[in-house]
Amino acid sequence: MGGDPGDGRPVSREEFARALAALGGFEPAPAIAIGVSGGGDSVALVLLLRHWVAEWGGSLLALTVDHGLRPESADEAAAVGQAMARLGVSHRILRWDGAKPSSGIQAAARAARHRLLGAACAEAGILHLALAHHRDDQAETVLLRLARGSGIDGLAGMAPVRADGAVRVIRPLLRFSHDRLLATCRAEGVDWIEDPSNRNPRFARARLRAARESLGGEGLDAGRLSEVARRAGRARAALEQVTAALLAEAATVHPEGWIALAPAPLRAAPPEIALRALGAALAAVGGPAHPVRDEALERLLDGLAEGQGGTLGGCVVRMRRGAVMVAREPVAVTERPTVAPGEAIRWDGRFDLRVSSSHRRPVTVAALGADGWREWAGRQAPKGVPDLPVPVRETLPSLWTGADLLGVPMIGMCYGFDADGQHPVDRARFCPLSSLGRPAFTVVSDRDGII
Ligand SMILES: Nc1ncnc2c1ncn2[C@@H]1O[C@H](COP(=O)(O)OP(=O)(O)OP(=O)(O)O)[C@@H](O)[C@H]1O
Repeated sequence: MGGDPGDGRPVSREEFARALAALGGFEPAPAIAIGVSGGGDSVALVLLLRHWVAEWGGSLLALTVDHGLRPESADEAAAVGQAMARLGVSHRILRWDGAKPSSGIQAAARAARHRLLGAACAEAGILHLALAHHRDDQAETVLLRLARGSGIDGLAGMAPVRADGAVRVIRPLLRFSHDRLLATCRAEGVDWIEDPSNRNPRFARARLRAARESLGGEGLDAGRLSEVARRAGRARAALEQVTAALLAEAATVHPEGWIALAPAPLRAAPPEIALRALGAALAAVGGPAHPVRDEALERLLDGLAEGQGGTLGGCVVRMRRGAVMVAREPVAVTERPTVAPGEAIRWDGRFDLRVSSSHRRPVTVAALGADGWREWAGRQAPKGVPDLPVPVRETLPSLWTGADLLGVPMIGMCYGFDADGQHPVDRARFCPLSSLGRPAFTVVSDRDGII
């Protein structure tokens, strides 16, 4: 089933309808955006979705990202627009502006593309974004992951459905070969553009493609490789289900955002499940953006068994009050430890504060602006969350959590506002203190505005 028995034949409307139905999750007459590079795969996806929408209802918006990496890219994007117009499909060009990195350009372009496509969907109120990855892409993904020593999750390859914020990214073509997609275009007499970067051996995928093509033969058959992905995907779903059951039993989500895991069920679980539970808890508290390598999680679990904590991907994990506590790591990200009296920080509304133990770099009460401190301390109960604009209020619990995890008592937090007292969202200053009146933490922002 991972293979594509109809090699060489165009993909039929029925086959495509089945593939789409297998993804589930469509409302009646859905609006669907399509990432269209203008290559044969994405043009075939447009053709197939166009028929599907004609039969089942809905609307399409083709989106082309102009990465601006080659002089001819703007013309190519415009040509895609003309092709879409001929097909009667709405089209938008999204430009990747701004500085381009000198290395890792493929990865940066991909990240920018996903960001732009997601933003365009959100702007248009579209929930489904269809991409034209196909069976051979999946096979290459599996090979790439094999070469990197991935486990089950990596070998499951690209997910047919993935949530990206409010947008559902769908890949309905994963079971069809590139050849069949080109045949689909040919059958309808529609041209496509060949992307030169697909053949550029500088890039990992292109290198693998070349390797796969040159080796050929049994072992690297694309159908079998995508079958690996399908089997691994099934295994992963089972493991995730068992992990969810363990978390339901063992995890308590604290209102302040950290998670406590009961150690007994964690210890009793098979290591694979315990690792996944810990990884899920880290992700849930806003931890690593990328999947953590197993070895790092293993080290952390081993350390916990011996009563030691550790940090991973911006999070702290340690034994506390008989439970494994998982929380965002309180770390300093600035070299400026002090707050000048009356100094204010700039704040863009998405305030991301971190804290650090900073006894070595003391901040004096005087430097904090004693008035602000006294005013606040007089009004707030210790450990209360001050009545602040929402983004700030969301931030404060992580300060308390940080204090708690580091075992440093905090009794107060000093902050101030502009003279008009209107709680303007772009100016505020903070400073938590220890119970001895000495600063327990330096509060810093990892944005421009630094306390
Ligand atoms: N410039 C683009 N504009 C819009 N959509 C694009 C563009 N490039 C690619 N896509 C979409 O992404 C799909 C996959 O393309 P491609 O394989 O080149 O990218 P990728 O898988 O995201 O990156 P890589 O293959 O390097 O991991 C295309 O079939 C298409 O649906």
